[in-house]
Amino acid sequence: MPAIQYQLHPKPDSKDLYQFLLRCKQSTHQGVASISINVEEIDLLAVLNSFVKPDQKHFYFENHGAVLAFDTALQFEAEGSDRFSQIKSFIETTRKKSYQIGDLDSEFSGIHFFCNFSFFDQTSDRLFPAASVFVPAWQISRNKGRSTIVANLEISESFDPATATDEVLSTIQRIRNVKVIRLALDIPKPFFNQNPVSDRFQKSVTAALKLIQSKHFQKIVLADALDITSPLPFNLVSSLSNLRSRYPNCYVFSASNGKGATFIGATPERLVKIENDRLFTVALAGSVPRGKTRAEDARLSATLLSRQKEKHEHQVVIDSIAQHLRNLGLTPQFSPPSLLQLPNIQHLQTPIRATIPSDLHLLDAVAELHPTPAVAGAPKLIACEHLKSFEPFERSWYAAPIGWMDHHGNGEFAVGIRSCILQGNQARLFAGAGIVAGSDPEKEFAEVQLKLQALLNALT
Ligand SMILES: C=C(O[C@@H]1C=C(C(=O)O)C=C[C@H]1O)C(=O)O
Repeated sequence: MPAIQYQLHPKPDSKDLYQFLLRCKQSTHQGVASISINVEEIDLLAVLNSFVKPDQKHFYFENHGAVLAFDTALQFEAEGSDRFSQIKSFIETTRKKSYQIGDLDSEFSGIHFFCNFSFFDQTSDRLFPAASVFVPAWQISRNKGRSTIVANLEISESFDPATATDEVLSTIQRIRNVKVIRLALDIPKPFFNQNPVSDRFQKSVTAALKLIQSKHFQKIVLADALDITSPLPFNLVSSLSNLRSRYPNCYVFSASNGKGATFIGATPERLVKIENDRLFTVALAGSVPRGKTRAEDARLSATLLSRQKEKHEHQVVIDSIAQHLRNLGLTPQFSPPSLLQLPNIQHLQTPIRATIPSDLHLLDAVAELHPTPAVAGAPKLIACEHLKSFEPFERSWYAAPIGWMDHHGNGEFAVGIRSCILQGNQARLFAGAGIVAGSDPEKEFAEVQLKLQALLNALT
């Protein structure tokens, strides 16, 4: 990617910035100029709370560090079986016509691409497209007590370097002036369940078990959707703040469509991360609740590690991920299975990694791995076909890839489980459970309820 060398640090200088934007205008048509500056730590939720407008798209993603992207410089949507490669082409075309300046050495500096996908390659959901990517006008990250602000500008015919220089510098200043917010842990409001009480989920599990017995498939992950109405609109920022403090070892995310609907959640599941020549993924399947006492917790953990049904459910996921990595020409390496303990539930996890060639694109890895049998079943295509008949709702962005890629080709995608859609005072919550031979419909129902309840408790 072309880089035009000017120093902007420590204080962005309007003359240098103007010269850079002028050169961008002279050398590109419809490219992007990207300006990065390292600053003191910024409270990202405070910016989301007071700076981002409801009609602006945003994307928030937090794991160890955090990033908030908002407003759109460039965007692209796709659907159909080639949606991942369409998004990849958009990213590659944009990368080639982007110019960067400033502090390009920190983790979230330079141009980034923020992506969302739906579970299936077509969706009838009018709120969230089957595949979408955007280059934000603004991006702010936070890591180890520092922040980086990135401004991205589309260089169109009418682009005016002088006006853009003033606007970038004044907006950076306004972002730096946003005050830290102190969000008390919010108490959930009274909610009204919209779903009539039904035994649909258990009936689906029983029907799926018959298909497993007759060898139609080995595993299917059935989900349920819970519709909730609140007397007042949901508070996105305090719901996110609750998720962050309750699930510190999860990916906490929020992605809005810029039209009043937001997909938020706290997922424990990484789909794939690429860092230079290394790829990291995980098999996550097999669950039991946390115990109320230490002894009960230890007993439940021991059951999870030793029970045949859980081991089988977990192994199906490992085998499938390994096969998909081999399809990419990679040699998977496995860490020993371990426990991933969340406040309400514990899972079996097996971290998997591989060395990758420099030409393996993150979006190709996402396309190959999604959906894993942890959220769909196995064999994948047969399980996916049956899902549609068992689930009378649109999965939308639930259990689908959500993540980002940077200008070097590095990036990370999580699996959008433990998630919900917020729209005004309406919420739709999603949760699912893996069904294999030996699954008990009542226990699976209880697992889904446990997951839904944990999410509900975080909404305010
Ligand atoms: C599908 C979900 O979770 C998945 C199912 C699991 C299971 O059944 O043991 C465990 C982790 C996830 O891979 C969900 O939470 O919605």
